Amino acid sequence: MVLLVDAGNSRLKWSELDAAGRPSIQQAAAYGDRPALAAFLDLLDAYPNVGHITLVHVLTHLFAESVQAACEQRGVHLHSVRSVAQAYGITNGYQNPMALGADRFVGLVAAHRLANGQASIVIDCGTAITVDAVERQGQHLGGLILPGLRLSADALIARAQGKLSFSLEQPTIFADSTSNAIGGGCLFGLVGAIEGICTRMQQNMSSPVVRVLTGGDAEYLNAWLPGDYCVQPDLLMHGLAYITEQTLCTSC
Ligand SMILES: Nc1ncnc2c1ncn2[C@@H]1O[C@H](COP(=O)(O)OP(=O)(O)O)[C@@H](O)[C@H]1O
Ligand SMILES: CC(C)(COP(=O)(O)O)[C@@H](O)C(=O)NCCC(=O)O
Ligand SMILES: [K+]
Repeated sequence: MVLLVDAGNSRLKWSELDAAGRPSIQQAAAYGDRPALAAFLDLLDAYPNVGHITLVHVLTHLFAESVQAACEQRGVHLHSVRSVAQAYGITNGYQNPMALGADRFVGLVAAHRLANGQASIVIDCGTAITVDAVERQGQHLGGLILPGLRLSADALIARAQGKLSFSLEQPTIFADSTSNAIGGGCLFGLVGAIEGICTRMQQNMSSPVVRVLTGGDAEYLNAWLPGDYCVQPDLLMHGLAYITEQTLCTSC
C-alpha cells in the first residue's frame, strides 16, 4: 500500500493512494508542541501495511535522515521529492532550482496539471503563504513568500509587551475589540495581499490564469477573497499521486 505524505512547518498531511492512482481524502495532524518526526512515526505505526511512501517536506536534514532510517527499519521504500530544474512538466524558475521549497514544486506540478493547458497561479496558505506563477507550457516564473494567517497574528502577539490575543471568528473591518482587530487585520491584510499579488502577476503574464488556492487556510481565506479561485486543499496530494505514478516501480 502507498502513502502520500506532506510534512509542512505546522502539520503533517497524508492520503492513501488507491488502485486507480487516486489519493483518498486528505488527513492532517498538527504537530503542536511535538517534533514533526513524532507525528511521522505515529503515521508509520498507524499504517503497518505501507510499502512505499512518496514524501514532500520542508523540514531539516535531521528530519529527512530520521525518516529515512525509520522507513528502512520497517522495510518501507521512501521517495522524498526534491525541487529540480525540470521535471513532471515544470521548469523551475529559481536561480538555484533546489532552493525552491519542495512543497512549492509539488504544488506547481499539480496546479499545472489542474489548469489543463492554461497558465496558473498557485497560492499555498499554510504556515507561510506562497504565491507562484506558471506559464501555459509549465515555465515557473517565480513567486513570493509571506507569513501565513496564524503566523502573522502569533508573531504580532509574541512581540507585544501586553497580554494580547487574536480571534478569527466573525471577522469585521470595524473591529471593536483587540482580539478581533488583530485577527481581522491579519485576515483582511492577507486577503488584500493575495488579490494584489495575483493581479500584478496576471498583468505580467501572457495569457489568462487559473488561480489555485491550497493549504490549511485555503477554505477560510477563500470566503473573503473577492476573485475567482479554484480551492483545492489537497492539491499537493494530487501532485504526489502524479509523481508516484511517474516514478514508482511496479513491484512496490
Ligand atoms: N491545530 C492546528 N495547528 C496549526 N495550524 C492549524 C491547526 N488547525 C488548522 N490550522 C491552520 O492550518 C494552517 C497551516 O496549514 P498547512 O497547510 O497544514 O501548513 P503547513 O504546510 O505549513 O504545515 C495554519 O495557518 C492554521 O491556520
Ligand atoms: C516557504 C516555505 C517556508 C513554506 O512552508 P510551509 O508554509 O508550507 O510550511 C517552504 O516552502 C520553504 O522552506 N521553502 C524554501 C525557501 C523557498 O522556497 O524559497
Ligand atoms: K505547505
